Amino acid sequence: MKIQFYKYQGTGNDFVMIDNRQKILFKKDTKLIKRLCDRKFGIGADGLILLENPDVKGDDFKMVYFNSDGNESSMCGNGGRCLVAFARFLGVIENEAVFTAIDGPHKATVKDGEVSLQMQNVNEIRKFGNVSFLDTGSPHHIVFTKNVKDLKVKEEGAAIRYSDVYVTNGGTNVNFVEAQEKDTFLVRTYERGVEDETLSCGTGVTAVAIAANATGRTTGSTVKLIVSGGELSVSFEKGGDDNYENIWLTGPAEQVFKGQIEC
Ligand SMILES: N[C@@H](CCC[C@H](N)C(=O)O)C(=O)O
Repeated sequence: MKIQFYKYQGTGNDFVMIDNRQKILFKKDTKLIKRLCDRKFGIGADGLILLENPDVKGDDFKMVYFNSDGNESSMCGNGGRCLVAFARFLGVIENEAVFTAIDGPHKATVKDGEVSLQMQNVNEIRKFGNVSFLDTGSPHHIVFTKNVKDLKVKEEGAAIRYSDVYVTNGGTNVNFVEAQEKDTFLVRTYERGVEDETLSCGTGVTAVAIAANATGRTTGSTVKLIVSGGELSVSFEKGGDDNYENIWLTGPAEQVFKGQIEC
């Protein structure tokens, strides 16, 4: 059987997209999804996303996300932004979307090639000196440090992700962060489920922006994040202590190619 696929990228975080409204792909086929994401034996991507018919009345579509290891995982911010661009390409939406992902409902808007995605509210941030931990739809361990450009992110990220604190708790993504000019941070991320550094992570930079604000490293409510694959911005409203709402992740999302693959 041949499957029609589309390849998208958002600041270098890349995804295979499949229009699964006709249920052409069986969700639990971990081996197949892993092969489709393989950069040598398949299409190559950090993850695979299915656009499905909505379960929720009023939604435009449903998002189902898998990491490149073939397993369904928690929310993917860049993937969500790319899926909105894909939904627009398919004619499912125009410039606004409402959809549900594993972490709940999301709104999104498209303007001038940029997709803005509303993320879930954050109500808890754990802070320990230069380290923070929070969940923005996916779990993120954040280390504020220096010389981020020279770090061995794969090795250092894996050491934290597989440490006793996380290994029995489902793991975590790990972000290494360095303050730049005002309200701007350089971020490199090790992603769980890819088990490597990716060029960008949307839930990761969202977590970084909020942690930077919550720990007094920025006072801005719009934060610029420089990642290896480009730039993203995160805006939010601060409620009470460690409560952040109306969180929006914004950046580019584009289709890079399409094709058919034998499955
Ligand atoms: N690249 C993503 C994060 C995807 C999920 C992550 N790998 C996990 O399993 O927690 C993003 O843009 O948010």
